[in-house]
Amino acid sequence: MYSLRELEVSLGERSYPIYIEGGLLKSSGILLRQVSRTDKILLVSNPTVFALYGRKVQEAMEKQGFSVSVALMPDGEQYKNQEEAFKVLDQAVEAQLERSSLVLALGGGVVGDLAGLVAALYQRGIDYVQIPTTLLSQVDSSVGGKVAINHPQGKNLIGAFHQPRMVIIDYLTLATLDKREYKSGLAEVVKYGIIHDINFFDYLESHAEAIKAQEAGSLEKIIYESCRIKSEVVAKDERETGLRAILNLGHTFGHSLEKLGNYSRLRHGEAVAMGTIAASFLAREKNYLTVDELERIIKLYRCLGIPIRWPDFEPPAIYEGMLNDKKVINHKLRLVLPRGIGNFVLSEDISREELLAAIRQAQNSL
Ligand SMILES: NC(=O)c1ccc[n+]([C@@H]2O[C@H](COP(=O)([O-])OP(=O)(O)OC[C@H]3O[C@@H](n4cnc5c(N)ncnc54)[C@H](O)[C@@H]3O)[C@@H](O)[C@H]2O)c1
Ligand SMILES: O=C(O)C(=O)C[C@@H](O)[C@H](O)[C@H](O)COP(=O)(O)O
Ligand SMILES: [Zn+2]
Repeated sequence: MYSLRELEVSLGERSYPIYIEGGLLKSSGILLRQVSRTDKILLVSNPTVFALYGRKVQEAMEKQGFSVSVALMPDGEQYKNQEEAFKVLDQAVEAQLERSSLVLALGGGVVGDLAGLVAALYQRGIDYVQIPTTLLSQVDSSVGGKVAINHPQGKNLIGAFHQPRMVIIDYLTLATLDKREYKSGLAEVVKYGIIHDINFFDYLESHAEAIKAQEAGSLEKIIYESCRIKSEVVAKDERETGLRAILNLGHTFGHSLEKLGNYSRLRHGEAVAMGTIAASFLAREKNYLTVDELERIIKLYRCLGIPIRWPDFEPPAIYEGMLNDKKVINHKLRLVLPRGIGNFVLSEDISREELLAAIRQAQNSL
């Protein structure tokens, strides 16, 4: 009934496939056999996801002769931290993982980011495979090899670039996902349209109802196109020396909002959507966007039901948080802004006053 779609992240000897298909979990053991050098796997997940899909994945692995140990981290962004990462590392030691063993991340972006970092650290780096189960992780976090944990001072401050060996996407898992989480994932989907692909933006506008209803055809389309765009960008600039910064649209504001909300008030995608609104106001101020384009962007978030109303955190506190951004050079912020729809500009000349004004505009005008 569903057909298998395949993409490649082309990075020379570190290239890897992305497989997308409804119902793919049951074939995950067979797929993993393509990349595994030994039989030992550490499956990292959380209790919520493991209760839903853990047994199915474990059985698929064991059928192929893998021996599976399980490490569960608590559910929530606030646990993407040093303490939990080291607990999982302890479990890797206890399971006597070898250099040739494999970490399997089953869950959303929180599990994927932390498990990927564990794989990057254990014995100086072992292989891992991503099985993302949220929309956000299927369209973004499972691809590209950014792995990290948060620090009390800022998002993803402790991390590495460590590419997975394979990404296995079964979008039927989204049937059990909370609507709020689904919409959070849509925010990263909209990002690709704004910064890179006007045709994709048009598609999102004209299929908003089908997307909101999670119709299989539109799910497959938005996941495939998002992974395609992200793969192309990562293949050109793996370590974010230039182009890859476009994937950070809205994140400089968004990460600060997530931190001020103690990593629990806002979902990542919600913060990114709010950040993109501020970036769009700024782009309008600088004449990179017309009024019509700005309105189209705001309307698309609304049509998809993505919340964009900002929390009333103090603008100076938001600004302070933005200074932890990884794009900062010599204490100066650099920001990705939309340039029309489907294009971008990396702006280096934005003053503190301009940023505070954009934050106030986003807080007061929606
Ligand atoms: N590495 C990257 O390139 C990258 C890109 C984007 C985001 N991220 C990171 O990803 C994280 C956000 O990921 P997320 O939005 O997936 O959040 P998440 O991992 O917290 O998952 C959201 C919630 O959904 C639950 N869940 C997961 N799959 C489910 C399913 N199929 N059915 C029911 N419930 C399910 C989880 O247990 C959790 O409660 C953030 O930490 C963000 O920084 C990383
Ligand atoms: O893959 C990337 O590059 C991204 O920036 C994707 C973002 O959606 C993601 O949230 C990423 O984790 C942010 O990275 P950071 O370097 O700003 O921590
Ligand atoms: Zn993001």
